[in-house]
Amino acid sequence: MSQLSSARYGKDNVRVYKVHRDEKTGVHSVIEMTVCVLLEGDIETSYTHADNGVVVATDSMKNTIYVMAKQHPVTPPELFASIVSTHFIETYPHIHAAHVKVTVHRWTRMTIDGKLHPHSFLRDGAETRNVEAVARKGSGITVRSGIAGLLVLKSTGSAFHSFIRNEYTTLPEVWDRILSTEVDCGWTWKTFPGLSAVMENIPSFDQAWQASRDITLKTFAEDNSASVQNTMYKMCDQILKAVPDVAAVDYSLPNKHYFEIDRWTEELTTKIDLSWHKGLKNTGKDAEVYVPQSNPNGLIQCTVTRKPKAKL
Ligand SMILES: O=c1[nH]c(=O)c2[nH]c(=O)[nH]c2[nH]1
Repeated sequence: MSQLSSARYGKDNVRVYKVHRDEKTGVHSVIEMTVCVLLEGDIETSYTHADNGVVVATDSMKNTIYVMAKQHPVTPPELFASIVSTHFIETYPHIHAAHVKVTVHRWTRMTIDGKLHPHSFLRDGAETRNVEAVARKGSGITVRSGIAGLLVLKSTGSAFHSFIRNEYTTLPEVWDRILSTEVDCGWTWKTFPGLSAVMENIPSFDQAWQASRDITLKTFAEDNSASVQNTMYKMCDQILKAVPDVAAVDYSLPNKHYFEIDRWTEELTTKIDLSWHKGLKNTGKDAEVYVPQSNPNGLIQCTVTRKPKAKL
């Protein structure tokens, strides 16, 4: 016999755009986001006994997102995700938890002739601001805020040496390398008892996003990196210091490799380091032309929390 061990369902990829028009100044502000809602609760019978009587249609969830976006602020995204998730657990007695993910896409105001334009915007990069709020009956609201898709590169100021060398090792040690990654980072807030606690915290959400982004970029740029591991730990540590209400910070960083052209051909017969062309020097200190790699890539992850205070 089988049993349903866990179940959640909902609507993903709900795209929403909202404009605010300032009637006095004529300045428009726009938000574009993609929302995912997943519900948990007493819904087993819909899976096991074809009982749709417990099913909130995913189409209705989509409609709810639009109505909530019309009736409530959509910024900061932490607030909107908390409003939507609280709505679902408060509206349906048999729904115990609502997971709401909000991905905010960039629409940055254009500068035209040195002036901010009132209603024109540009997509300056694939970076997104991400939030997941989970409202659970009797347990409050947990919120993880984050940044994803932020692509960065530094052309020096990064090393990687003194790692384990054995019969599986071919990687040379380097004291100067290119470092590039696509930042995916998050900061998890101490659990909020309910929506009013989220509302009291509204200004902190944008501040924390700005601080985390600034710390990520400044540390990436300025750290004399010994490894991705060490640089990301420094980022986490600073974010925990900068945002007191955050309980944990996590990063997931792919190591986007850029190799010198000094590899052997596949048949291992020739070194293709450009010297074959009129003796061109392009290795070591002469290296200028590199080959960006798409795969495989390193993937370095960590979560950093606060040390419990020592008992006296
Ligand atoms: O920063 C790095 N960390 C690693 O663990 C690793 N492994 C590797 O091959 N290159 C790198 N770089």
